[in-house]
Amino acid sequence: MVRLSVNVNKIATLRNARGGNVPDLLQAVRDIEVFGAQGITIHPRPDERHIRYRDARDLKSVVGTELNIEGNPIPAFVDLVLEVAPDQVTLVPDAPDAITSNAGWDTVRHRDFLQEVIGKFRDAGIRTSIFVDPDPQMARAAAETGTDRIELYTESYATHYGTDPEAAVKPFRETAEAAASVGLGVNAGHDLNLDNIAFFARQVPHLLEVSIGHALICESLYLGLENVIGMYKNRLS
Ligand SMILES: CC(=O)[C@@H](O)[C@H](O)COP(=O)(O)O
Ligand SMILES: NCC(=O)COP(=O)(O)O
Repeated sequence: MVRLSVNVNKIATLRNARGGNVPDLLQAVRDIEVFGAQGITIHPRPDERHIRYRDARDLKSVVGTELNIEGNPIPAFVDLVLEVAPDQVTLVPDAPDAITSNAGWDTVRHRDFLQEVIGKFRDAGIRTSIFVDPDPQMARAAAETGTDRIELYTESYATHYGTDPEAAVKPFRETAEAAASVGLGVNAGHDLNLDNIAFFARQVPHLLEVSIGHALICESLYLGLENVIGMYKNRLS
């Protein structure tokens, strides 16, 4: 079964809107794991617009499943991840002012940089994943960085799923096969939702984990967090 890692960035967005601690992120994470999540993902951005560096430190002792910290490996992020030592770190090449993650790594051009950063995390016993576009060449080249896994950047799948599901998923199937052929694990995320997740999980081989946040939290406004997590788990089983 593909593991569901719930990205809780948007719970932190709501909390920060009033400057207090409502909703309580730590309690929400405890509840989300009780509801069936198999991992928790956070993305502490440089401006701390939602997840704060302090949240990452606090969640280390709260998360009982797996903690996945995502981000661009700027020095402060690297130091935070080495301090917190999550189960997994996912490296994302997004700009500090990006409204959201919007590109995968060029694993050919940035091989040496990624090798250096990934080496630090592996030496600390942290599983590594790098965010890549659905491009088999990028997946094959990712193996030379020393990463354990890739994370397929699924925005293009979500965008085109409604008009041509087969065409939308094809590059992801090909990239997952390429990753497996060079010994890499396969994660996926970004803009996955209750409508598009089941087809993706059926069609993409070797998939180990999906991380889902924005849509899941929005869907929970109408359907309830416990119910929605159960719905995702059913679609992934
Ligand atoms: C890497 C990725 O696509 C998401 O994990 C990202 O963390 C979403 O970030 P926002 O919640 O800030 O849109
Ligand atoms: N890595 C993707 C993630 O954690 C959540 O992305 P989204 O579901 O908020 O688009």
